[in-house]
Amino acid sequence: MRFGTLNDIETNKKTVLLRVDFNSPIDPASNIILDDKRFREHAPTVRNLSDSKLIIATHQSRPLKKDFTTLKAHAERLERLIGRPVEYIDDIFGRCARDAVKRMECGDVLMLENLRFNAEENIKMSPEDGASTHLARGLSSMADFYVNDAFGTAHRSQPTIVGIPLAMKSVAGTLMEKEVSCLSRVFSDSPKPVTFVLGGTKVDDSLSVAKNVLECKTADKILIVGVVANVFLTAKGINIGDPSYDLIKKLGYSDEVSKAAEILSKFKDRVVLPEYVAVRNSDGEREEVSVDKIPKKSPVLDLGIDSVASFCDILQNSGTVVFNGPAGLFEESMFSTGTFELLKASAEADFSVVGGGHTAVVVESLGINEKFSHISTGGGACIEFLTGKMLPAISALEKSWELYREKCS
Ligand SMILES: Nc1ncnc2c1ncn2[C@@H]1O[C@H](COP(=O)(O)OP(=O)(O)OP(=O)(O)O)[C@@H](O)[C@H]1O
Ligand SMILES: O=C(O)[C@H](O)COP(=O)(O)O
Repeated sequence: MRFGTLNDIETNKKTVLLRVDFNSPIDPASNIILDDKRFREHAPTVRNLSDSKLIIATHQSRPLKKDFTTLKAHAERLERLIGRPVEYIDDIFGRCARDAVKRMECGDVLMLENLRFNAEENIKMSPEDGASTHLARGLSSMADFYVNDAFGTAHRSQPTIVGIPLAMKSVAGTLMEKEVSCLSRVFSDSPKPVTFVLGGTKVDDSLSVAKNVLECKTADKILIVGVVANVFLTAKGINIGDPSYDLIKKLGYSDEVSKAAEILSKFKDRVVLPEYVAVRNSDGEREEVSVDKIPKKSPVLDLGIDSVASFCDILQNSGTVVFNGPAGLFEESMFSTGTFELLKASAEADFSVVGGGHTAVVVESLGINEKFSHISTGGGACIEFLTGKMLPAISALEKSWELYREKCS
């Protein structure tokens, strides 16, 4: 890695500004945090900084969304998790925040207000512009070191992600380091053969990942499931039925069919499509059909049992599995078989990685999270990483390391 980590800075008695991504599902009516996975994942970094005066900054949601809210509940949740007081302040870098920082002693933890309450944090900008924002200048003046642990936001070019690292000594936190090293391993020394499972509804992202990992020979095979499979089946000339085709149109993915066709023509032997699917029939029941017999009026909602078996066989013979996006409408138990069985088989691989929020939730609900080598906290960030793009947060940390390396110890 070409950026600094916590091992490279001496934080004892120093003031550290830590950027995390505590953006979590919240019940807008009660403000209760529904899933604290990201809190649990950032906890090691917080613990590693217990000898410092620790200022924590995060965002929650975006302006105009129902779960765009203050961070009192986030401070309370973190406090419970780390077993130490976390003071919440409803300010970001104004006088109240600065006074609170001045009062801090070693071991204190302060949580600032939702960063996206500040307009500048909602604008995509260059690192140079980011560094010159009031937000980046105000925040960087409050601390000795900046630690970016927010892998979930690593794909956003926003002031706290790309600007602050230009303005001050910055390193990656424990979670950022773990995400980058685990996801990078997929591209380099992962056990062979490497199989990707691409499913869910984000067809455009899945096609970009597929193209990248097939072209650069990262993936030996790609198993296509979920709505992504319906697009590939259409590209192959198979009639997937009106409801499934309507869903593709509704999601805005009609143009992706030709891109899927191109991938199929180039990499036919390495892209595996379902031969059997499960549909909801006119009685509302699950019905197994082969893909050349999909009824005109029945939606395709899961992988068929015979294809589940053949896909599991490939997964059981894989050294590495990267799983992104469910195989069907798993929220309905009738259509959860494909997702559940494929995940269970993937968990047995020597090196297994899960990306995508929905998929991570299923893994936890099945109680097999410990069996996976890595479950990414990133949705968009994980996908962009797998498409081979350099994430803005990482390039900013690298730049910061170049600029401030000498001054870090
Ligand atoms: N054949 C299908 N028809 C309709 N919906 C499907 C089908 N297959 C999967 N889904 C739906 O896809 C959704 C998840 O897809 P998505 O691409 O968002 O997954 P993810 O990447 O794990 O999650 P996130 O977007 O939270 O990161 C689920 O709600 C699931 O029901
Ligand atoms: O959950 C995420 O993907 C990150 O917190 C980034 O949030 P955003 O998509 O609102 O920028």
